[in-house]
Amino acid sequence: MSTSAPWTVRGIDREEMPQVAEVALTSLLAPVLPDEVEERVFRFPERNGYGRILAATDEGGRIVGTTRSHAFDMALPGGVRRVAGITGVGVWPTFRRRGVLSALMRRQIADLHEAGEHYAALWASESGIYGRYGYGLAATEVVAAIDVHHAGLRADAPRDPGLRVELYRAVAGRKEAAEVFARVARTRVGRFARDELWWDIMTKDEPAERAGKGPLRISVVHGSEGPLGYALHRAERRWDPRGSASVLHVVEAVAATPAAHTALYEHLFSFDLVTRVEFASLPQDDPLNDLLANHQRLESTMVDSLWMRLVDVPAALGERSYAAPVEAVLAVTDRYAPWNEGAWRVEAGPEGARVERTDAAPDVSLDVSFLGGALLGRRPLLGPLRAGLLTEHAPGTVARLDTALFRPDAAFCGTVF
Ligand SMILES: CC(=O)SCCNC(=O)CCNC(=O)[C@H](O)C(C)(C)COP(=O)(O)OP(=O)(O)OC[C@H]1O[C@@H](n2cnc3c(N)ncnc32)[C@H](O)[C@@H]1OP(=O)(O)O
Repeated sequence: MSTSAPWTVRGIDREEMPQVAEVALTSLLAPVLPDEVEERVFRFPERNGYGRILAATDEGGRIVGTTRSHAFDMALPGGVRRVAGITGVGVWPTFRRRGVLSALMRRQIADLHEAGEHYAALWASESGIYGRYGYGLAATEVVAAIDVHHAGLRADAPRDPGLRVELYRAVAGRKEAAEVFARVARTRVGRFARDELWWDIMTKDEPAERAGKGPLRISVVHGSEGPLGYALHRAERRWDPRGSASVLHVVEAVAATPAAHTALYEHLFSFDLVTRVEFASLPQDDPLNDLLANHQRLESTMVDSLWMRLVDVPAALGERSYAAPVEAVLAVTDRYAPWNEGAWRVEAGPEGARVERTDAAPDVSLDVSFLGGALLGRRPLLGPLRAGLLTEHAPGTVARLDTALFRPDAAFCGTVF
């Protein structure tokens, strides 16, 4: 049984950062020591300040657990919003399962609420951890691979002879990539805006990071008025007795127009000596699914991506967009954020939403984590309803909520943070 009693959770200062990093990197089984990657340890706090980092200490003052958060501008249904990107969660291995994480999570959510934040998001290392803290799995994305001999695109794929693809070292194509990304990220729910520091991380290419693969390159699709697409990739040279069996590893492929998608994919499938192309992450509804002549050949594995948490239920539901009108009273339980608990009347539709406290009888009773899961519009409440995890008092309410919350485009983050 876990208890938060013996732990103090507090902010840190700069001098403590190496200890905090020691806990985070050790618990996450990082292949490095903090002093070997000093620049990496300090890069975010030096920019953001130390205020978004928390440490849990034992009675003797030793740091035994930690977490921190980014301040992202993330596309959500309804527009780009400030979202706390929770990361660096770790508990020293000899202190696990004694309530350290629970103490950290309780303090972190209270801090975020006090700071006026409405949402938190994270990538979970294991799916059994964060539901109890009010997070719900809100998005899945796809890890994919294809044998290039089966990677031909449809004859009627949109092809624009005015587009040109150029291949650069990662540093050289970075500006063009950032330009395309900024255009696309604003409207793809789940994407967060990248500043220069994020582009440093995305384009970092030290030999130690290559893990047997080649240097990082960027292919850019140029249109007459500027870049329209790019892919970040590394080649892995392999030979077998019958010849080359090299693999192109695509870190990300982003395009702003249909013809740019075609140009980008045909380019990625055209490298001599490459027999297989692997994509680290694609949106569930990536155009590649429709562009491939033989799409069954795409080997796809669905993986969990963003877990979302409503820090402030009325504010988050009130500023969301809705696809259809809905009225419902939701009785929310929230063990870690008591200000969210109770009954909320939601009156929402394409024109806007109003969310108010009410004494009315609830139509649906549910844990706040299910609202987090439903937030991005692709994980219907019907799932937990059928599983018996939430209660529908007024039949049909969950179906109406799901219709109103639905987003036709799949949420996609694509960047593990
Ligand atoms: C956003 C990110 O940064 S994801 C990275 C998360 N970090 C890691 O995976 C690193 C390795 N693991 C760890 O450091 C720790 O084991 C943590 C952070 C996952 C958990 O920390 P702990 O201090 O052991 O958790 P704590 O004791 O507070 O557990 C609280 C509850 O969560 C449960 N729990 C903790 N870890 C897990 C897990 N990995 N899987 C399932 N349940 C878990 C506990 O059983 C407990 O359940 P209860 O409330 O029903 O009693």
